[in-house]
Amino acid sequence: MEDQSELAPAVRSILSATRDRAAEGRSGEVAVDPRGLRAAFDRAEADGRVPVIAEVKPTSPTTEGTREDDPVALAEGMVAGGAAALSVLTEPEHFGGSTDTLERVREAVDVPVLRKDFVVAESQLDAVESDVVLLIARFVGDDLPDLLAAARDRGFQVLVEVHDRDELERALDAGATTIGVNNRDLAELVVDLGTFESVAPHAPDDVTLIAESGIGSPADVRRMRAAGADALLVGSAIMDGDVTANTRELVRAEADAEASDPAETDAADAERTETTEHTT
Ligand SMILES: O=P(O)(O)OC[C@@H](O)[C@@H](O)c1c[nH]c2ccccc12
Repeated sequence: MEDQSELAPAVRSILSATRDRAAEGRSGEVAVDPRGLRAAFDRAEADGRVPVIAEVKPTSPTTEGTREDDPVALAEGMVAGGAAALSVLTEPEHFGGSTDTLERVREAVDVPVLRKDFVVAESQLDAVESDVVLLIARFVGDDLPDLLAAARDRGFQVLVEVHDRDELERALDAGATTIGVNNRDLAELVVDLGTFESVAPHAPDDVTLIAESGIGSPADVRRMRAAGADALLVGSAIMDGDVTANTRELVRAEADAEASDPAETDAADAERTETTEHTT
């Protein structure tokens, strides 16, 4: 584990709460029969949809207020909007999530569901079944290979989250095949889409690469796809307002751009990229 004093206070608090939860696992190991994530992405592509993992995130340290709607209704709305997969926060104290919510969502939909939490100990893997589980390279440190193996033994697919090139190398050394690059810096909690652009070129082609965080518009979707994203993980921009319409807009970002004049879209995207760089 890295020096935690570098992390934002909210993140440090999440991690200590996580350790208190570490012993809570149910008795016995879960055995998951997972819905394939890669297959779900392929189905979306075949259908002309950008593969989007839509995230049910009632609140977060960087969001104001809490969304009180039924998470199952939100999840169904995201799938109706074309989400290839879902992500469900199970961290209770800072994100308003729960393992019970994840169970209910997974029962209600037929797309793969990612469990979004701060897993740092093997026992936490047994808290609930999901199709994919997240391991954050920065937080699990040297335990990454062991936790990856423990998760796979239980049947989980594993998304390993990285934030820089060094963590990417560690994820690859550990044998990760699905890697997410988080555009949000966990030390400052600021978002920079340039993070994915700088890390992605160093990942081998056979890795499934996911751009995470800070994707808010169809132009952002195209920007991440141009940089090599196989799929995108989007929370806040979908949770803010009509989740079905928001999901649909992002999922259709490429199809809609093709339908209009591609040269015009490129020029507009380039201009927008310049302006967002000043504001984020
Ligand atoms: O709301 P955003 O900016 O679209 O981000 C979604 C997701 O990437 C973000 O919630 C996230 C990425 N990695 C995490 C780890 C834990 C909790 C949350 C996250």
